[in-house]
Amino acid sequence: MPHAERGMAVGLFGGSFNPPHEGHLLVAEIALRRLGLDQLWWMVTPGNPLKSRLELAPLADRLAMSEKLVQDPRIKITAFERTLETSYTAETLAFVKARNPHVNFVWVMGADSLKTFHLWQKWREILSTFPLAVVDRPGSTLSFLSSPMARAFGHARIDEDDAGVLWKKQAPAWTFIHGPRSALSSTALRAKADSKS
Ligand SMILES: Nc1ncnc2c1ncn2[C@@H]1O[C@H](COP(=O)(O)OP(=O)(O)OP(=O)(O)O)[C@@H](O)[C@H]1O
Ligand SMILES: O=C(O)c1ccc[n+]([C@@H]2O[C@H](COP(=O)([O-])O)[C@@H](O)[C@H]2O)c1
Repeated sequence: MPHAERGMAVGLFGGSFNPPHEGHLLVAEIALRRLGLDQLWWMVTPGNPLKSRLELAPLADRLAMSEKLVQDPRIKITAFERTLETSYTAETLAFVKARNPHVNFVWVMGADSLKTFHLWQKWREILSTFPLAVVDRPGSTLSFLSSPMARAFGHARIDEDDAGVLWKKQAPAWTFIHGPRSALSSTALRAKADSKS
């Protein structure tokens, strides 16, 4: 697990990164800037519990590709969930918080994940423990209004103009960040690679 100093604001950005792409990088940079973060942990998951692992590249490959793509020293690439032997974010977050009680964490994800967030294990607990930042993605712009999570926790959404203080907020608190968008996806990149081979 990366090291963070007491009092820092740290974004946690989990993903399959199968493969990583510029869209991920855009989310990471938007989160660092708009949320006023000191660091962002790019957490390569052993496997999303809601996705098939049939097409999933080995963790070591996804880690190596992420390291090649990311140049910003504030972004820390890690796969520590492998040693926790869990793919469930709620378990990861409980562990991270117990190890870093004086660090301010924010969970960061793209808007497509907001649509299915209510299917995650202990999603209400996650939201009641950690502030959450959602970054817009083509095809999912209205998820901040229509998703089951947004409906259930609409009262906890803060204006994106206040995104810079989200890390200080008592959970539940979340925001939806608009800005430059990328239409890139790992699925499209895998399909392109398959068509060439
Ligand atoms: N172009 C993008 N714009 C905004 N968020 C994105 C974008 N691509 C990925 N994300 C977000 O990054 C995180 C990791 O995504 P993931 O690694 O699953 O990439 P993906 O492109 O969505 O992959 P796949 O197509 O295999 O589902 C998720 O929170 C996802 O919402
Ligand atoms: O904990 C869950 O139930 C859960 C369900 C779906 C996704 N996640 C996490 O969400 C992050 C994004 O996953 P992905 O595949 O969309 O890149 C990654 O860290 C996953 O482990 C977590």
